[in-house]
Amino acid sequence: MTADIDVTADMDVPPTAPGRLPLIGHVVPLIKDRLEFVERLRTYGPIVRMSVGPKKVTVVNSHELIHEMLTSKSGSFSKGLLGEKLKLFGQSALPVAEGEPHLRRRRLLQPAFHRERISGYVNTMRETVEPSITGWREGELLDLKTEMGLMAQDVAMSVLCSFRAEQERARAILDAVDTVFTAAIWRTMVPVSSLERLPTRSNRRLKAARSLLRSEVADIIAERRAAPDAHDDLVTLLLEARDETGAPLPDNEILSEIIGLLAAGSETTGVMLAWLFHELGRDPELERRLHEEVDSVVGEGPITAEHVPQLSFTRRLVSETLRLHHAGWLVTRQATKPVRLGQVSLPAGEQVLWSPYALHRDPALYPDPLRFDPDRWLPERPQPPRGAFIPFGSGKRMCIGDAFAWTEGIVITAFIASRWRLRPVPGATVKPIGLLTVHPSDPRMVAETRQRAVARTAV
Ligand code: HEM
Repeated sequence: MTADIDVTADMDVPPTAPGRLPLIGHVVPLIKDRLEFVERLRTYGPIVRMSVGPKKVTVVNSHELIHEMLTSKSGSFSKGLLGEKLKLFGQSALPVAEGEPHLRRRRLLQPAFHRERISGYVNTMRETVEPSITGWREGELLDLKTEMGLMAQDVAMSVLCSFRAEQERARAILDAVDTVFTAAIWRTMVPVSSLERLPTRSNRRLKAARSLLRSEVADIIAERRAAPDAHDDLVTLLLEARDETGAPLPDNEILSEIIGLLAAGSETTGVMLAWLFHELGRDPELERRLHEEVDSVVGEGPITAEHVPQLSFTRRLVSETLRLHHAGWLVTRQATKPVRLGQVSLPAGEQVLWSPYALHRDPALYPDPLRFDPDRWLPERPQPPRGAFIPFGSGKRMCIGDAFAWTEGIVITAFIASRWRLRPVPGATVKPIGLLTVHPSDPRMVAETRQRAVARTAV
């Protein structure tokens, strides 16, 4: 019997989570305190059901069942509600494509994300972020969510598209991506399609954001068509691609693909860096160890690809940030045929979700889960079971940019640490806020040069 037809009539249905209200189901906690809610759902068992209005949604909490859904049983699932709503970025882009078109697109883009290729990107990554990092002023109040989001977006644009937007344009693109993403998340949480068609202020903003993104990226494509041999990057792969009939990709597909990659790679990486520096700002000992490593490995010179594998503490900081502060509180799937997961059977059409944020904070998988402890990733310490740490997902829909994001995270962290300490704003309380990603409620930090910091500590 195959995994996909392993369904019998007497399988259990998932238990329903407490707190369901007539008509609206669990919409209130989902809107008001969604991060606490997804963590609470985890305590009700390996699989539970919740309702969003009349829609039933199955929440998979157990790491084994999440792994099974994403890998051996992935053929029974599509990307689900969030995938549908993310089509706002474009119908055919890799993150939302399904089936054979998804596989073809993944094969086409893969060469730009090969591990060997990534180490060749380190110099461009460093040169791209250098003006931002060296441009900070002593005592400057930085909004890390925006600063880091812009850096991540600039890196994706310059590495993958050989394109540098000037500051104002880059900000407009970042804001537009944010607007589209936010609309997609709201539409996933409150899936009432009639609301999506009303001429409300947010729907008008969404329309404007989508057309800004399309016209900005259309300009990049036009420039590249005008000078086709100038670069060898992801845009080249897209422009040179031919289908089985020898036809090139239509422009709107190339556009969607680039927008999809900017969207998938900027906010996630930016938020990760904002949390990492938030944790360093709270713990001078961790910060001291980072400085010690960066000073001894990189020294005075520029960071290069050879340094990256030697920055093992920096890598552990990135791992621990991806665990404790994962940007994703909601990832969706939909059963495309009847499928069994653990003790329950899901009918075709069932909406399913899992939460990397809740999974990575599970006390059954991580001792003292709310403690930020990069040393839990030391090889001599017991490691979490397989499938318990999946910041980039798993299986055929796993993040194509995982090695890119690891390298970028390490390079930017080390670069900033070689010059700056980012200090918390006195009196600020920082909490996780879950909307399109889980970001810090107050992302502001104060830039202080390392020399000044050393002088102050010595007094
Ligand atoms: C810390 C940074 C990042 C995190 C935490 C992250 C996380 C994820 C996760 C969890 C998925 C799987 C979603 C699912 O299973 O439905 C995903 C998919 C994806 N990510 Fe990332 N990502 C990051 C950075 C990037 C970067 C830098 C890029 C590209 C420049 C990127 C491009 C993509 C794409 C294209 C997909 C869709 C892959 C497919 O469906 O085949 N991501 N990411």
